[in-house]
Amino acid sequence: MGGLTMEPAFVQAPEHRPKPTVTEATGIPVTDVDALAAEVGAASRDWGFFVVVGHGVPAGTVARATAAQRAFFALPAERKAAVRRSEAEPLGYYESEHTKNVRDWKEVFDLVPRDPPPPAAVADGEVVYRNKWPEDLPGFREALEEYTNALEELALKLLELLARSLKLRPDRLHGFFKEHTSFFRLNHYPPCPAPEVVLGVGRHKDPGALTVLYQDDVGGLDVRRRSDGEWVRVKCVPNSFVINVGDTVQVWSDDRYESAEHRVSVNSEKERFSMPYFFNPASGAIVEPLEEVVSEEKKPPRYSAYSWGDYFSTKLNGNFKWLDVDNLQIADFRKSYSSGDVP
Ligand SMILES: O=C(O)CCC(=O)C(=O)O
Ligand SMILES: [Fe+2]
Repeated sequence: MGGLTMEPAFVQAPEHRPKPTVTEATGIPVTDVDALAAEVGAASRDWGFFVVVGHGVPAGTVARATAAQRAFFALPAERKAAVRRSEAEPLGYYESEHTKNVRDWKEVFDLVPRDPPPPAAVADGEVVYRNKWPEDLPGFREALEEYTNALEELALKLLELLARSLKLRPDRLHGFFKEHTSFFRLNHYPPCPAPEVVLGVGRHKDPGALTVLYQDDVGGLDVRRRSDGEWVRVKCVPNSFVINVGDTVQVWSDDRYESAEHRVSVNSEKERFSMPYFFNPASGAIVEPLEEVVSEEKKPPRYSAYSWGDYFSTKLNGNFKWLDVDNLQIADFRKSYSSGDVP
């Protein structure tokens, strides 16, 4: 049989010979990678939010970034003002952001993970996205660059799970992120004397694909629960990241996943720090419901296609106040014939 002929050389010693019946091992676990993706899918559908642990971002990388964040916000006001953002150069420090025309109780520092190449010439009134680094703050830039590199890797892993959860090829969404327009923000919410009438960030949705947020143990991020519209607090889990899917994922998934409304409450005793990494597509990406998702639904797509770059720059309104403007929303691309069957 198969070229083999039975001969004495094959014969095992009696103690090594198999018993005629063998017990089946019941303890060996069966792991299904798709089960993890399914969990991500269910969370994205029911909440638009989930919390990840075991994410692979080294604790030292996070610790260096949070130390850099605290050191920066502890600087005297005039040193922070030295890297303040302007209309022409909207990255850097800012303490007067508004969400829906009400001022947020916070100060921020914005940067892009990779400096885009400097334009050969800047036309009058053209906005320049160049990072501003504070002087004499040793290790600040290095710590944040190390952190954003790690976060890019994590965001790509999460993107893969999201694709799997929609029954797509794991790398199906990666092409949208070559030269991505992600940006990174440091938030500082000082103690507030009137937390019952003030918010750290007013209610909003994030426009991009995924937000990967690191928060300290103070708490304050509130999500609008889909089932009853109630505002509920996201629990602080040590060494975790809070993930929320943005409007882009809502459109790709043709409303299977929800970009949930959220806000930040402040408190009178403790300052709070958080660091959102906004993972956004490339500016040339065309955003529309994915054809695989749509064909499975056997219904026309709920949104028409739009360009991420145009959409984002309109939202930024030349002023980086993207949380502020309601001038353009994904709802504007929602097709009217389907408006009756969506919440
Ligand atoms: O600080 C937080 O917990 C969330 C901040 C946020 O939602 C944002 O900056 O878009
Ligand atoms: Fe947000």
